Amino acid sequence: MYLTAYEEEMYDGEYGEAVEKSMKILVALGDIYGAERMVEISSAQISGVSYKTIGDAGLEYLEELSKDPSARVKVQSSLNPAGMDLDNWRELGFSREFADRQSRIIDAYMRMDVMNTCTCTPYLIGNIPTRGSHVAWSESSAVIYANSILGARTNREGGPSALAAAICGRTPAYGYHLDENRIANILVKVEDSLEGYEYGVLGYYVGKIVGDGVPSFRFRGQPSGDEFKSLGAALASSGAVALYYVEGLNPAVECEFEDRISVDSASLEDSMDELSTTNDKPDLICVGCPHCSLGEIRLLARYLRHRRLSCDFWVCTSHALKVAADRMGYSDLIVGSGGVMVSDTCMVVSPIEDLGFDVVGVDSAKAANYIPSMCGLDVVFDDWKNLVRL
Ligand SMILES: C/C(=C\C(=O)O)CCOP(=O)(O)O
Ligand code: SF4
Repeated sequence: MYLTAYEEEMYDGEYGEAVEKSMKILVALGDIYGAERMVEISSAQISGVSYKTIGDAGLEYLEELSKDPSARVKVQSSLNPAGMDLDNWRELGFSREFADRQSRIIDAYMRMDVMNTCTCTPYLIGNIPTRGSHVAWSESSAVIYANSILGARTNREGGPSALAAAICGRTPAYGYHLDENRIANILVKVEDSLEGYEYGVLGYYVGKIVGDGVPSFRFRGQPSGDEFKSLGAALASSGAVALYYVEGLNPAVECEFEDRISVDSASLEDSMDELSTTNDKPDLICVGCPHCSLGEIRLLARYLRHRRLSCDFWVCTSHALKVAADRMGYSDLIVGSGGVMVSDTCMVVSPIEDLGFDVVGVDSAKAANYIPSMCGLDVVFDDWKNLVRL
């Protein structure tokens, strides 16, 4: 693979051990995937933050790496959700032992100058790549949003490769960085108008059919940004989709359709049923997978203002948007109805299985798909308005 003189120097250790180690990871990846060169990246989004998912091995790797003064990111880099709310972990019932280890992970990333914004929707709080720019993002819902809605270019990075890319400011040019892998190859005609959580069901259904293909959607009407967030998260979790198009939204899409499918509300019914594992009443309802936008929090607050919730209720979002929701009075309305604003974490990467819950109600197809395996709990999947009425 071709390296510029500067990249060679990084590879040869002239800028320190962590840079050398990172460049070697990137070159090895490039060799595996047949990259011919590196591209400069403008930002990174790094997963592998929760102590629940990376454990002691991950913690030790990050602490060791961060001790090296050359382990400093060269581009704006932000963290995926951690395993707990960094401020309110005690109130939510997390153990001190978990909190101590989680804090050490965050400290290690901060030593490397990675922003502890801890969200899977960094594009809602200022990490917004421009169309055509190359980035190294890793949380799959953020990756698909960056590729599809923002028009940036990223592969589905793992946490360590996104961090290596951030430290070198480079990523190998293969996969979704190249035009030839960004061609739409399956047309998906959506025959009925959908709303809200139904876009997650659509993503779950289509993801299973297209695998790692590049679908192009023809909708009746234009989904909202929040609906694209749900659609993409589900597409990336039931399949391995990292890029989709929407007719009328993306400029001049190149298409070579090998297949065409039609989807209507009836075709989604089985998927809708599959996403629940029980009919029992949830003892915890969680919204915000991917993390809630301020607009979603506003709708929740308006709906809940004169209601009293009958079970625990988490609104998962970034710390930045929680602060905005506090200022708008939305948090007070949610808390007043019996809910909690939960920042920095989510229902999948936090150890909710250790907090005494058995059945989780979610409006996210991605969360419904992951909670049984990642938390070992039962799930009820429905629209959040139906869940809070249960
Ligand atoms: C559900 C997760 C990732 C994805 O779909 O990409 C969890 C990510 O967990 P990390 O703790 O950030 O690896
Ligand atoms: S909220 Fe959902 S999309 Fe975000 S990190 Fe958790 S599982 Fe991934």
